[in-house]
Amino acid sequence: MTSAVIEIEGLRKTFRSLRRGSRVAVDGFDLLVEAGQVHGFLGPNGSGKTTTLRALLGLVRADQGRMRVLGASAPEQLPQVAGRVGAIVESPQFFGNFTAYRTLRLLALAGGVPVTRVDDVLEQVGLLDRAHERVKGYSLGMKQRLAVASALLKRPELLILDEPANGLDPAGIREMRDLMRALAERGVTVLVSSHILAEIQVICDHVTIISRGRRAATGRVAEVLAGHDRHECLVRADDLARAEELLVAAGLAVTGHPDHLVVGGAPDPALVNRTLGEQGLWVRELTPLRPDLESVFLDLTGTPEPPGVPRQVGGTADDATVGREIDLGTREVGA
Ligand SMILES: Nc1ncnc2c1ncn2[C@@H]1O[C@H](COP(=O)(O)OP(=O)(O)OP(=O)(O)O)[C@@H](O)[C@H]1O
Repeated sequence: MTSAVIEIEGLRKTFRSLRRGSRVAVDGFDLLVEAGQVHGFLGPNGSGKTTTLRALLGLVRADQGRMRVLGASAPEQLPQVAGRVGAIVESPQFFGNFTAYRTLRLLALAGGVPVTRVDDVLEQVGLLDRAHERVKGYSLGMKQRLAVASALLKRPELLILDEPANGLDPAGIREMRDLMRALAERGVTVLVSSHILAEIQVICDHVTIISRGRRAATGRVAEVLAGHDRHECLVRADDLARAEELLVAAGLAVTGHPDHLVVGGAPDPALVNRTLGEQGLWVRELTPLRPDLESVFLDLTGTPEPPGVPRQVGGTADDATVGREIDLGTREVGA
């Protein structure tokens, strides 16, 4: 029995317009999300995240590819599993004059969900004590939580959230993070798209990085990070020039900075310590530099991420290619 909750293989979607010609939004993309994961779907603006999620949910027609959600082929058999999936892909609009309670009650009635669920989901998203206030007085974070509450009404096994932390202040991001963790603890599988690297690193156990419509990396967050560990460390010593000389002579890659050195290619920092210590040069600081998702992301996508500035994917299949794909430990879809 497979534990795959979402399987996407070879997804391709091109948007065509008379004015701008054709634009490859997703170009042979693969994704595997397994049961119980909080899976981050990470990529720069315009890299194809929303298009992928919309294709998966049947909101846009894919040109090519095989997709399955909870074992049902998407989009054809989605109605069979729709009751087990909660998704927020396009920002839901709520009536500002309604309270959260009234909004959810209406949605429960419309969806054939017992109204007793309303209090449960309000509690789950931390809105119970504000449930009888009008939505127009809510902060953006509260509105996002109300959206999540609406998706939770039917007790989904899978929750798909497109950029849930978008526009939130740090406190709102923290609330969203805690909420996702709590859901995961209850056994809900979560796929969350974002271009906020630090958040994905904290929230998710697995990550798939998309760049220009293609998968650039996938695996456990820790494995993706380890795969990009350049074994660098920061070194401070009294005589930096002499330290640099000795380390280079020992075959290490050294980059000089005004008050420290960055030494690469030393899986064991003791080598640095010994090399300098043996020549009577004492190290004052030796700090291994671990990669974070931001540096991996930059490595893979080559895209510094100016917040809020959309970057367009190139117009043809040829310029929508990305250099390499690294597959770190997760099973390939269909393998
Ligand atoms: N309806 C559309 N018509 C034409 N082009 C589109 C359409 N939707 C998306 N695109 C283009 O497809 C590419 C991928 O867009 P998509 O919204 O999937 O990216 P994204 O990774 O979700 O970006 P963001 O992080 O900014 O939301 C972009 O170049 C975008 O301009």
